[in-house]
Amino acid sequence: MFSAEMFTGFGSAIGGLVVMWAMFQQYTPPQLQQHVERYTHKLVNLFNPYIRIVFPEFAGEKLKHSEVYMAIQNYLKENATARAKWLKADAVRDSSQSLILSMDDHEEVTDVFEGVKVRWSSNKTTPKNMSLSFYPMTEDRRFYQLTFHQRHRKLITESYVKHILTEGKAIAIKNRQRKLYTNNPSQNWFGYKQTKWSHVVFEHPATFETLAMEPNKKQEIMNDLKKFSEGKEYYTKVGKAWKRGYLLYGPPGTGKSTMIAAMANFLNYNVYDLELTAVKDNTELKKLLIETSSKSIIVIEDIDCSLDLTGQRKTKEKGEDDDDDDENDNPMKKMEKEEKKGSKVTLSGLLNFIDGIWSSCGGERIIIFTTNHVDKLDPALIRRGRMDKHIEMSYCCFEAFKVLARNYLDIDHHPLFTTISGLFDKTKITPADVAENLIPKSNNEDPEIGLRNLIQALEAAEELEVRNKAEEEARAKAKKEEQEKKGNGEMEEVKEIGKSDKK
Ligand SMILES: Nc1ncnc2c1ncn2[C@@H]1O[C@H](COP(=O)(O)OP(=O)(O)OP(=O)(O)O)[C@@H](O)[C@H]1O
Repeated sequence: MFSAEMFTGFGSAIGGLVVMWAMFQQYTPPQLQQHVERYTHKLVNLFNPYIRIVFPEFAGEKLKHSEVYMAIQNYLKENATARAKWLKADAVRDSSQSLILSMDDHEEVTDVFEGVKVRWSSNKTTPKNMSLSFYPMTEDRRFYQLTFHQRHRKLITESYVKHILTEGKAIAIKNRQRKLYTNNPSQNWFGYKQTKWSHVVFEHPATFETLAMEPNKKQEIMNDLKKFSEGKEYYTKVGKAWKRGYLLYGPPGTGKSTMIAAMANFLNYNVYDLELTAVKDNTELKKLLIETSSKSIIVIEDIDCSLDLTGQRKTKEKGEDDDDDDENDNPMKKMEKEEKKGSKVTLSGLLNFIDGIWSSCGGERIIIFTTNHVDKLDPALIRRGRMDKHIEMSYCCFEAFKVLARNYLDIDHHPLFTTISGLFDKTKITPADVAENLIPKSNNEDPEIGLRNLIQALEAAEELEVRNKAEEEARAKAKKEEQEKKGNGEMEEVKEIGKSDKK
């Protein structure tokens, strides 16, 4: 059907056109080139029933990453990548090493919305004069192009594009790789020391489901967090910065750190673990906090040990003397104090930051303080409004134990539960200790072994408590007797003095 002459003729026609195009570009003035291109475009469009919309990667005067482009990218990754043939492997999403695949350049996919078919293509252009390009990070200018028939103009421009943006943003939140930031001191080239955030992927497995706590209390905290995270309009209406402070207090091993991880997983927030002793002064504190992103939890653990925040309101004689005594006995305390001296963060600096620095940052943030000694904290630091919710993390109760039994032993009921419930009423044990006893020592271990270990531990704790109480009572009784004896002696002395006065 097609003869060799035909192919030859076609080839030379194409070749001729290419040569003409090259000559046109080289010898025609740029203004004329633009005119010709514009009219050719118009001519083609006259017969083309398809509409194209271009979404560039960078937008605005500052050439920032376009949010719209990012949303489209997320949407296409999730919805259309399966149909694309040329894929690009971007990065790993988490430590499970799964690749994120997206459409490669010049690849095209179709999508269907309310029965209407549209075409997406991923394209790039390279600026002609690279030396004059101010484009950040990348040399190429990428863009997505959406093509659809003109009879669907209204549906696509009004509903479909909106749908893509909403979906794309939701996907970004869902797939957000959360991070755990810590502030570390570093030295720059000029020997100037400063603290900077560095991060690792946050992968703590704790959730509210696995957190051992009284169910009502747990539910109350979850409701509070949900209300906060959905409260943008409320905070705007009342004119408050969108932040909430939580104070977690209780003995070691009651789950304060576990609770923070569960909160972060529940809200899908990043965590900033702020080590106050590594912060040089209030200015550096302010800088670090401004650098935190929205949707984050800022944690200061063991706030009572972090800085001498409480000491500032102590009376000088008492506060200083006490510390000095401690120091002589305890070298660790001495080191701690030396460390604190290196930081000039003050109570007022910290209060300022809790109160309002974020107003200018926008976005929601939660701040959490933890302490084992709530009574040691300055009331100004933890008053409501700053620390909005005080949560006591206390010893394990029977309801909390049931959660741990489910976590570690995969059981909801057992005949030994009754004995354990009775022992919880009589003694105190932390969830950490309960967990330690329940953890199976080998695969397929009979759950009863863990339960019996726990019963032993509870009985030992009860015995210790009874012994301690008896010793305490004996000490109090001895002290009282001594005081009474002393009091009687003084009375005798007064009588003797009275007698000699009369003589
Ligand atoms: N309420 C809890 N629910 C589930 N596990 C818990 C709970 N409390 C403690 N644990 C277990 O005990 C370990 C220690 O708990 P965690 O570090 O959260 O306690 P903490 O109160 O922060 O202690 P510290 O005051 O010493 O920092 C955790 O790894 C967890 O396995």
